[in-house]
Amino acid sequence: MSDTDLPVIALTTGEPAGIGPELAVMMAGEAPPQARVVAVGDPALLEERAHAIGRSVTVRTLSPGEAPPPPRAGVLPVWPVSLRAPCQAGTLDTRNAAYVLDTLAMAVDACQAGEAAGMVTAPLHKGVIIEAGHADFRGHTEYLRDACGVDEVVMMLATEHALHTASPSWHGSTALRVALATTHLPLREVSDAVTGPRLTRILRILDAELRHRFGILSPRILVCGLNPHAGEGGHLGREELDVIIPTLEALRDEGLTLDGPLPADTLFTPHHLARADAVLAMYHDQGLPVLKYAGFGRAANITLGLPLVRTSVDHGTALDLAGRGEADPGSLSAAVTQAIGMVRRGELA
Ligand SMILES: NC(=O)C1=CN([C@@H]2O[C@H](COP(=O)(O)OP(=O)(O)OC[C@H]3O[C@@H](n4cnc5c(N)ncnc54)[C@H](O)[C@@H]3O)[C@@H](O)[C@H]2O)C=CC1
Ligand SMILES: NCC(=O)COP(=O)(O)O
Repeated sequence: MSDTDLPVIALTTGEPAGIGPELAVMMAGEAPPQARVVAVGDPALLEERAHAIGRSVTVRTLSPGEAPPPPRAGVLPVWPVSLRAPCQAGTLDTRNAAYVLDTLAMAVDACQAGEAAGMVTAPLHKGVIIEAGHADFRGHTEYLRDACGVDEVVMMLATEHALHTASPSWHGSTALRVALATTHLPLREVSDAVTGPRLTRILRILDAELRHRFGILSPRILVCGLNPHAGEGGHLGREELDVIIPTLEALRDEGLTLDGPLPADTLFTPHHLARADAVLAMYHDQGLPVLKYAGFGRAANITLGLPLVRTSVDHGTALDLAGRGEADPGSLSAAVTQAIGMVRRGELA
């Protein structure tokens, strides 16, 4: 493949006061990935952040949607979006929430127009977007679901090299993939959200995308219970008996390979994980702490079920580190690598 045939990946640079802009700069300074990565953000902000962290990177402003040149270390092509207000690293400003949303809209448009093969998102700050007046904003995942007009998407975080697989006696896959049945919900709303129809939609998407985007011929998915000890036979909660078990049985009849519901405390042990292609956790903080313990800084957040490829970092805006050049760009690199793999496997399928 010649350099001009490499897929275009639109990298939204996220909350301008966070570490997203400098991560884009850091990535541009390294050996380029097998893609033409184009940042979406304010060129002057990127130049200023490169200067602040002492990186010599040439920011090359393109026209929106213009094909980026072949990748070159030290050059960062940018599809420009203007900040709405001056930005200081580490200090949020509600006036720039619209800027962040503009970068997302531009990347979605580019994917839909065929100008980009996929998008990678640097972290945004959910709170400042909500405070700016977008009361229903929950995150990229839900934003992209609505922007793409689909009913359901699945948040899955994945690391290709999980901590527990480092032992010489490990014989399973080195990857750990954790998908979520519910995403950004207050804990008290989770039980009501774990319904049969939702689990059915989520598991069908997860199974189909593991096949299509990850090349796994017959995915085995481990499903967590919601309650301690997966409900202890109904004595510690009835969601397993009333909702999860009947749903899994119906999906097995469709041909999905599902184990569970398993108690979440022991599901995440090497014995179980060795035979899993993915785990479905019932809620955010049931699954993600395990994934982040096993691979923080090397994991990517992937949205499944979209008509476009979208990956992201495994961390947030890290306002405490912004503008200092101390943030670890490992997860951004993992997110770009995952996006390239998903684009390629999608083309082959
Ligand atoms: N993909 C996205 O857009 C995500 C956005 N967020 C948002 O980020 C904001 C802040 O969230 P927090 O819970 O504080 O999590 P955070 O990930 O921003 O920070 C947690 C801790 O991890 C450290 N950290 C984060 N990224 C790092 C990196 N690349 N290198 C080294 N250290 C790093 C931070 O310094 C901090 O100590 C929230 O608004 C949250 O919703 C959180 C996760 C993902
Ligand atoms: N904990 C993951 C997270 O908050 C990322 O959310 P999203 O912005 O990718 O939807």
